[in-house]
Amino acid sequence: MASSTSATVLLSLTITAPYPKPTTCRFLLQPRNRYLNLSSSANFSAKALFSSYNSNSVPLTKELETNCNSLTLREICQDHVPDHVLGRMEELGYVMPTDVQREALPVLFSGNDCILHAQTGSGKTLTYLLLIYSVINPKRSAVQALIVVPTRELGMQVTKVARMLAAKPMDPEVEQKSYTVMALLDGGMLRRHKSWLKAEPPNIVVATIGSLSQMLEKQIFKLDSMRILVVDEVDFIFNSSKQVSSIRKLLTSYSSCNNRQTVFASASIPQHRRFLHDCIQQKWTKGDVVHVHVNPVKPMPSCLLHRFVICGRKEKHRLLLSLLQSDLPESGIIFVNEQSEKSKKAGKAPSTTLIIDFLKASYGGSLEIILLEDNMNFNSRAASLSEVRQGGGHLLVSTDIAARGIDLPETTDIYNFDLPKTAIDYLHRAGRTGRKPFSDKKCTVTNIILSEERFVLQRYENELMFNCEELILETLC
Ligand SMILES: Nc1ncnc2c1ncn2[C@@H]1O[C@H](COP(=O)(O)OP(=O)(O)OP(=O)(O)O)[C@@H](O)[C@H]1O
Repeated sequence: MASSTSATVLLSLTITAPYPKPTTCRFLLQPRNRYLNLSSSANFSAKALFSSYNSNSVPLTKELETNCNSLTLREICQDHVPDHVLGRMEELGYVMPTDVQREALPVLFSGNDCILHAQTGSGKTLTYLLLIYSVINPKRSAVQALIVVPTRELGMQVTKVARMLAAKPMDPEVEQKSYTVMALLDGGMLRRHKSWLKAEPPNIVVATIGSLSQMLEKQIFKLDSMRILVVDEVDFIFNSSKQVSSIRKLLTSYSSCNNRQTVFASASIPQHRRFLHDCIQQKWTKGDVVHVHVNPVKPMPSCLLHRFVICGRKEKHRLLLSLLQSDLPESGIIFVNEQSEKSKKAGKAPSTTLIIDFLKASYGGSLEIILLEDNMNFNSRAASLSEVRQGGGHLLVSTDIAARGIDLPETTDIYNFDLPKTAIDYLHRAGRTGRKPFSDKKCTVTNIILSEERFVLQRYENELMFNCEELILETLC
């Protein structure tokens, strides 16, 4: 199997844990130019191999360096993240790192501020949560990490992942004080949160900026014990007229804290150089902030297939039905633009309601038809999402409220019933599918457009560097 030189190297491998699937690795040794093939169902420590080569002063080839990218998440996080969190992480199925995790975690563990700029569904949430668990101390009753999110829905999701990672070990032998995570979100019970913050502050707070600002103004929440601030979907928050002044205020206050680390995350950071410059200029980050930009030439996941169908305004509902009947999606999201003020004033029903009514009357398939839109109350919105998460297949009819950050990994198809208003909106809507980092499964984004919208879609294609194929109407009707 290996030459004598290679065999020496083989002895330095460490078998650590069961590997998720059998793997074959091929290493090139230079200058002797011999190959070593490892077919193994065990997880070897690529780090050990790496250091063994280094100590032997054997020059590393590009190929070897590439193969050393096969470090597991545990290996990357070892010595930083507590062992029981790593155990939970693996139980939850996070074994190998995604690209953004591999690139960003070493930067984050070294204490740098960071802009996490990577495709939708690439695992940015786990990246910043692992940083948080590497820094905070559960024995200290003080808010040490704050994650700011744009919507209540995303806040609930992030809180859930944070709590799952921090769950107490099952093994009673392992003594571990558990981490506490508070969701301080719009529509929540602020009075209860106030008492909680005063009595025994949680270690981590996940907040929407509105609720957070109230607590900051009343000085119930203080930033002085904080070590890490994460702003998720940062471009959205900066672009929102309701949120921008509060986030700027927060960042300015936080800039005077000692020992701070700041992380901004999003799949889209328009004019990122300008943003980076502003961050340093305004002291929102330290001067050596790192921009981790994964896959900049491909801003959308490559497993997505983009299509469009041209039809008349009155044919859209029937066309949507034909598409659903021919595609047979496992689960889908139908995105609709928000109702215009003009249409509201004219007393017209919103498009979401019209689609729901139409589908309930004519769609005979097995998928659950569910509505999610901004003007529903918080309880109904939560009920819709929990219904979708129960599994069994969904057709979620939604406005852009579901376009940012929401993780429904079973979604196979996106239908843009209305074309999104900007390329960035397109990217985030499309990114609600193709959310299984290690899957090759193709997912589809279908745009139902009027002929005069073709050039707008073409503009999105140029901006986001993707190709949209035309589906011919006759084949569907
Ligand atoms: N290392 C990993 N191994 C397997 N699955 C992972 C890993 N990291 C993350 N995931 C899964 O990938 C999916 C997407 O992760 P996440 O929601 O963090 O994406 P994101 O980068 O924040 O996307 P968006 O920009 O759309 O918010 C989730 O279902 C998550 O559980």
